Amino acid sequence: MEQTEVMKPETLDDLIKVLHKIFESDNINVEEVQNIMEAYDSNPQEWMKFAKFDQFRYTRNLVDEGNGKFNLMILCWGEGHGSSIHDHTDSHCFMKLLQGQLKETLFEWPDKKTCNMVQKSQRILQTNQCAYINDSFGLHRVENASHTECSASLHLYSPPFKTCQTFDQRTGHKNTVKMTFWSKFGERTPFETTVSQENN
Ligand SMILES: N[C@@H](CS(=O)O)C(=O)O
Ligand SMILES: [Fe+2]
Repeated sequence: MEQTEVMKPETLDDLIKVLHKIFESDNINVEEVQNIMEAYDSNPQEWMKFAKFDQFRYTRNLVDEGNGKFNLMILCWGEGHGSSIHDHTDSHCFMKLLQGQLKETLFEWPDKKTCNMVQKSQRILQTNQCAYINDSFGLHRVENASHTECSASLHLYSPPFKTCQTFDQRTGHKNTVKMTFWSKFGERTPFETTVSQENN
């Protein structure tokens, strides 16, 4: 697919509009999406309303549902917060730094026989940079290694997904986990009250 022009989104709303347009098509040009997300200059005033931090772990805050084609969310990383090693459920994953830095460590899929987890590479993502990963690249762990500054990142997943697999670095054993939103469209997600059938 040809990319006709590289345009610079002036605001987060502008970026969302452009993303909607791009994802109307069924063929996604990864480089085009990456370039456009990178071209947006992060302005905290535009995304602050979505950025909700938790004391203990990173939060996932839904910003836009992309007409069912993608999920756009802001992840908020407190000092020292990190993800487990995980996959991306056969989706495209774009990750743009809005604030601070994040350390991304790539791993091979665990060896089928030995279950060993092999680290492939590591890099520090800087503010405004946009990284890309899918399952063919392997697995990753993302961490805010800073003990003094928090980080925020804008993630686009296409198609959207609700579960992923996490991996134990020592044993290579995997678990399927549900992925939840701390907030949606700027509103704190209500706690799930699981009412058992038997009790009612
Ligand atoms: N893929 C992770 C965040 S990251 O560590 O890339 C998530 O959506 O929660
Ligand atoms: Fe990830």
